[in-house]
Amino acid sequence: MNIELLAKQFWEQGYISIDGFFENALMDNYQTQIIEHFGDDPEFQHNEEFLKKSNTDVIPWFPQKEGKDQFDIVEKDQRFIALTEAILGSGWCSLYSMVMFSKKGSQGQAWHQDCPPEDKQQFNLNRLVYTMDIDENTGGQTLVVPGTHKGGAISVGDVNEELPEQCVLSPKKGTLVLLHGHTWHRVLPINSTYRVSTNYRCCPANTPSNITDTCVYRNMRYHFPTSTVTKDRTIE
Ligand SMILES: O=C(O)CCC(=O)C(=O)O
Ligand SMILES: [Fe+2]
Repeated sequence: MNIELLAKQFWEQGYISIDGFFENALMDNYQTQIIEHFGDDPEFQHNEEFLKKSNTDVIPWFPQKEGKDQFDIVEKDQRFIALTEAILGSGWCSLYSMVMFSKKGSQGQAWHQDCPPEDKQQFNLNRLVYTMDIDENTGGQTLVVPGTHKGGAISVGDVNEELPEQCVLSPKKGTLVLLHGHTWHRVLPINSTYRVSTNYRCCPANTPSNITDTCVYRNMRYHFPTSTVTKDRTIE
């Protein structure tokens, strides 16, 4: 693994995807714990307005907050730490690990940026670990628009528009995707029984720990802690 080259690619494209980063046994262990936690029919947690406007239905779970120690293994992986450091520099810090679960028939996630992009120094880094294969049969592929981490706020428009520059990521069990929080991204609708991804979010030095409180969609800015639309972008 050429860490410097990967970091360079990350800063050019706003993301990188590395297949086979984690071994199958660890991924199977994570997947088993995740499915045990969610069961077959987890309740949905966002309010109506968010659902209707953002076209996003994902149920989050924070396993490390519940003392699930196995989830520390990824966080302590030396290659994982070295790659993070090469991208963010010294003084970076972990935010939280969040499992995202979506059921069959879920719309996935609309185009968004995880945090406001006005200040280029302030962003979250998504470190996405995939514990199952995601492809055109399962649905739920992750779409990204390369280079958009450099360009400010996502354009106003159709929340699920097919964008000519979009790239489709089909991560496999064990794939690591590093994705800049300002890079435009979206998740396609889910056809399989469920879709799971686990995000070890972190941020560079001097970034507030509430950096991901506000998410930027093509139609609004949404503040998660208060479940409110802080800006309606359809009238911008
Ligand atoms: O689950 C994914 O592939 C991406 C989810 C996402 O939007 C994020 O982690 O910020
Ligand atoms: Fe996101």
